[in-house]
Amino acid sequence: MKIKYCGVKNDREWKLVTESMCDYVGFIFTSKSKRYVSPEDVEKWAVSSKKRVGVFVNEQLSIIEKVVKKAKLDVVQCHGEETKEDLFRIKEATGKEIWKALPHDRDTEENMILYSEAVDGFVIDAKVKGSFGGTGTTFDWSAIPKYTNKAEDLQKLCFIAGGIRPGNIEDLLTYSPQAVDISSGIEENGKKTKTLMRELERKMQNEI
Ligand SMILES: O=C(O)c1ccccc1NCC(=O)[C@H](O)[C@H](O)COP(=O)(O)O
Repeated sequence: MKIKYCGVKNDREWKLVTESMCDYVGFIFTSKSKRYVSPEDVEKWAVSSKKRVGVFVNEQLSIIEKVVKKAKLDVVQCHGEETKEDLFRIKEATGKEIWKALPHDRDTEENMILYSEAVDGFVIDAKVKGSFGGTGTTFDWSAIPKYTNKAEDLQKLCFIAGGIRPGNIEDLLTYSPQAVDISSGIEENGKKTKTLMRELERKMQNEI
């Protein structure tokens, strides 16, 4: 199972994730987020074995292009209302892997099909009015198998996101997600902690 830790904001958190079991590290490039980080900071953290994911919300293509280069990103995660055509343009301009975040809703599977030509993966997140992501809210996990099956049919990666934390990871694992994306659940008072990462990883290792 792949792990993404998202919303790294400073040197201390960067060090923690590099010492963790995660495969991907996410950086939030929308200034509306409390987890916003500048591309200049991310550029400083370039050396590691972790894949680097930039999270954008309805961002201009020219800005995405600049940030991808500066922050040395491997993946562009679009977490807003981007269209399939927007994603094609981002792919063509950056040459990077593209992931589309989709809220868990009645039409999520249809949207997976719609976006599938343009993307390499999906992040299925909880739908929270007035927020795009990083809310710490879970959705009805009984829907996970249908998302995983659909992603497998489409030969895409499928991350499950939204409110995953040490207290519920064992329950989540019973739904056999391919990959998990975690932000608030490894934070205490808005700061990533080593204790929560280790607790989560210990529980995941017992199950893997
Ligand atoms: O994390 C944010 O602040 C954020 C803000 C705006 C758009 C996306 C954002 N996060 C994207 C992620 O990939 C999070 O890891 C995902 O939403 C899960 O977050 P959480 O429920 O806090 O674990």
